[in-house]
Amino acid sequence: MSPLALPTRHGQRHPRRVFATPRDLADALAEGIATRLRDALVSRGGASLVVSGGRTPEALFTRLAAMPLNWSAVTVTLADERWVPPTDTASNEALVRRSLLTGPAAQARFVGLYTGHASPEAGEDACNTRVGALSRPFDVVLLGMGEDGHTASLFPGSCGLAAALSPSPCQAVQAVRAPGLGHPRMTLTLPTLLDSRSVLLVITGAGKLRTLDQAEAGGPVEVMPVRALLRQDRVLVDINWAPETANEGAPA
Ligand SMILES: O=C1O[C@H](COP(=O)(O)O)[C@@H](O)[C@H](O)[C@H]1O
Repeated sequence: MSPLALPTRHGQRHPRRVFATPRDLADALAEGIATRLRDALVSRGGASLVVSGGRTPEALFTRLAAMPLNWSAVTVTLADERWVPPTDTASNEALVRRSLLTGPAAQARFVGLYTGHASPEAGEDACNTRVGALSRPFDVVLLGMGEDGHTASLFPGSCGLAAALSPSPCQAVQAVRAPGLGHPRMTLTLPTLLDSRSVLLVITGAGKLRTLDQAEAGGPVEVMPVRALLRQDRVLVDINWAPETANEGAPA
């Protein structure tokens, strides 16, 4: 693990940790998240965890689910969701129910983003009410990133992106659509994601590392929305990377 760092707009550093394998990353992050949730339970009697979907966090979820803590006082919600019911294999809720909310962790309170309305636009008000009712700041927000520089469902060139990135949105969530995106989405807005005591960005593979380096090097936020996460000064983002295969190695 090597401590590298990225500068934010005001020169703060986002710490970057590099792990030898995805397994090492999953183990360390599960321990780290469990510690943060336990600290919150001791300090405030309850804890909150916002998680992303996609392929990357599944191993981490499985390890986290096995962590001993008072899950019945933990609220879990999603950073984003494809507008499909939880019975659909594309559903982030389905992933979380299958891999995180199992065993002792099944006692956690889960608040999903999918409301059953015909479209995310139609469900936006109900979802806003749901997410707006959650206690904030969150304790942990866990984010992933795509090779196109999206994070949560803040996609390059998407309809709804400007509103979702606005520093003073009136909404906790935003419906999102983009050509070629497949399912329309619901995403927590950037200020909602940043309203957290800790934010973790988890990525694997050489391609995503290149994207992260490109994002950090500068350029428009609309082209790589993850830049908005890296450039803000509200909360440090713990960046965690591991190679996907042994021959990708760690960056020099
Ligand atoms: O579409 C999504 O993509 C990102 C990254 O997913 P991954 O499969 O490349 O790990 C994810 O963080 C987000 O929650 C998801 O909806």
